[in-house]
Amino acid sequence: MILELDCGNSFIKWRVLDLGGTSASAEGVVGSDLALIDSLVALPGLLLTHCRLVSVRALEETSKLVAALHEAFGVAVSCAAPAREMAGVRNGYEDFERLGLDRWLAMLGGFKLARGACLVLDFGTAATADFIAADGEHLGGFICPGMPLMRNQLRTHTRKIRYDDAAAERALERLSPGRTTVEAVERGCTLMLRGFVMTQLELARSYWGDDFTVFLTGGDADLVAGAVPQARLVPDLVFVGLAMACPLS
Ligand SMILES: Nc1ncnc2c1ncn2[C@@H]1O[C@H](COP(=O)(O)OP(=O)(O)O)[C@@H](O)[C@H]1O
Ligand SMILES: CC(C)(COP(=O)(O)O)[C@@H](O)C(=O)NCCC(=O)O
Ligand SMILES: [K+]
Repeated sequence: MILELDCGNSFIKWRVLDLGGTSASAEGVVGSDLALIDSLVALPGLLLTHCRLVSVRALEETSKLVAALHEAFGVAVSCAAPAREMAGVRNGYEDFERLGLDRWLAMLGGFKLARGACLVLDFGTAATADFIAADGEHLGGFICPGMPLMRNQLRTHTRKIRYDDAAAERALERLSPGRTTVEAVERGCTLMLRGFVMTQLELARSYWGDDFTVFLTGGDADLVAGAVPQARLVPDLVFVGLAMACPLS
């Protein structure tokens, strides 16, 4: 069985694949290394033969997780590394090693699935956009605060914006102007994300007309999906790229 991990700034997304690498037998989202190990230990009949991982965390933090996985399951961990070029995609950063690895893998996955120009939008802690032309050239991208950062900035830098998660979830059932603080903030930030999406679409159209594929991924992709019916919602896009960057040896 293969363990796949996507270590973002807020959460670790994990899944276990059978050796063929086709179907996920288990998956989850956890907030810490410890919670990850606990979730895995609780799986009946888990026999890991391989593990691959992508991380945007500090090297030291990632090394700690790799060591913990080795200790708990005796498995060697293959970590995605930056590359100037892979699978027909050319990294467009001046310093290719500085491009976030989650962005890079989502780009590889998107270009593989689209077989043409694509716009990859990822909604996690940060919201990111990346433009890949039909010839595989990465034109670059944009990084903005995502939903968790926007809402937390409002909560921490104002005196009177306070509400709980349950209220936040209820507030997003509609996007009409808010009549409570929680509605006003949650809907306002959602509309900011949608505005971000619209701007990226406009730019992509200016480059490629209608001849491109839009991918939505990341934990908050659902918040914008309704505004881009033509987009492909691919929650596991980073994992598609991870399998390309870390093939089983
Ligand atoms: N099962 C889940 N657990 C935690 N967060 C989730 C879950 N499903 C969706 N989310 C949303 O995903 C967002 C985090 O997205 P994610 O792509 O995991 O970020 P990152 O990669 O930066 O850690 C949170 O704002 C949260 O609203
Ligand atoms: C832009 C990001 C913070 C997004 O991280 P995420 O929201 O997925 O946790 C991450 O890809 C990153 O740290 N990138 C390095 C900076 C860059 O891509 O330019
Ligand atoms: K991410």
